Amino acid sequence: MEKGAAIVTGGGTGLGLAISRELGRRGYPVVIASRKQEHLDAAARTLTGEGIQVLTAVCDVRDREQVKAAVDAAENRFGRVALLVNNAAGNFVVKAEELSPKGWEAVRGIVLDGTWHFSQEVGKRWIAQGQPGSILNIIATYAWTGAAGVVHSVSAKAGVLAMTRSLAMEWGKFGIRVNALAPGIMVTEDAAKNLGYADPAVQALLAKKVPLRRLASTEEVAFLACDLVTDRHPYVTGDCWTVDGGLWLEGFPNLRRFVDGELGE
Ligand SMILES: CCC/C=C/C(=O)SCCNC(=O)CCNC(=O)[C@H](O)C(C)(C)COP(=O)([O-])OP(=O)([O-])OC[C@H]1O[C@@H](n2cnc3c(N)ncnc32)[C@H](O)[C@@H]1OP(=O)([O-])[O-]
Ligand SMILES: NC(=O)C1=CN([C@@H]2O[C@H](COP(=O)(O)OP(=O)(O)OC[C@H]3O[C@@H](n4cnc5c(N)ncnc54)[C@H](OP(=O)(O)O)[C@@H]3O)[C@@H](O)[C@H]2O)C=CC1
Repeated sequence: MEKGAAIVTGGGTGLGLAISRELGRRGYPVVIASRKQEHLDAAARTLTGEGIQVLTAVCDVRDREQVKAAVDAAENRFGRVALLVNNAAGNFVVKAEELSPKGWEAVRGIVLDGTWHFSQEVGKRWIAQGQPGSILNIIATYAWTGAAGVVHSVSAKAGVLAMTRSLAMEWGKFGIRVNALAPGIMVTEDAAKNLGYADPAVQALLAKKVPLRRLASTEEVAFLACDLVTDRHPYVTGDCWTVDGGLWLEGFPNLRRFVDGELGE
């Protein structure tokens, strides 16, 4: 029987693209949803070339109507949505005392509101259809440790972790699993640029802070993400798995120091 589709927000770049590829390899048609047509088109070309069924949906996760339209398009094309990966994010390093209201709003809107919009949209459909489903929310270990320099993202990711546990409790009886995954530091284009570690020398310093002495690859994070969101672990819900080489045990690096050029040995 044909598998239902997997929606991956931010599926055109970085970790989202790696997750889309791995889900495609595991037989799921994928729906990649984000703001920029050029990100989606480039990713769709690559994935299609690898034999993966792809639908693109231009969608700002902050906009409920665009989210609804993306889920409609997924159902129209593939019949049913089986999986949702809330991976889209926005982030930049900023001194908390200098963060503007719109800067706070942008990051909270993408991370917390966006995750909620997609989760509620697919969740209510699964419940009405009497279908099981699985949601995976990509967070970061600073959701529970805190971190300097990214108070907007930390706060939003912590909200997503609380949302994950709450929805798992509320929707478990409908056969809907909801989990989170906290990756370590990955060198993806926008993250490295916005968070101040595009320079390989800074990456090398960061890697020294990781117990496993290297940064994470999107592929290894994607593999675990797909294990968790698909039916490989059907009794896991409301949990957060960490794949960060042990970094959080050492403490999340102070991101303000990157931009201030103070990251020492
Ligand atoms: C390794 C750690 C873990 C990593 C986790 C990740 O999530 S990595 C994921 C990394 N990937 C991504 O982040 C990918 C997507 N990222 C993006 O699209 C943008 O970076 C975005 C998040 C700002 C949202 O864009 P948008 O079009 O919605 O927003 P906009 O351009 O209209 O700005 C809104 C407000 O924010 C302000 N502001 C912006 N930058 C800075 C700054 N550097 N400094 C200070 N402020 C800044 C800007 O000035 C404005 O406020 P104002 O002046 O009106 O009061
Ligand atoms: N990189 C890292 O070290 C870490 C990353 N993470 C998390 O991993 C996930 C992936 O990050 P990563 O791959 O590194 O970064 P990317 O910047 O590559 O991914 C973010 C994605 O979100 C999409 N996006 C941004 N804003 C919106 C919006 N308003 N609506 C819809 N889509 C949007 C972007 O696409 P578009 O521009 O087309 O909208 C992009 O594809 C994020 O949740 C991030 O917080 C967690 C820990 C560490």
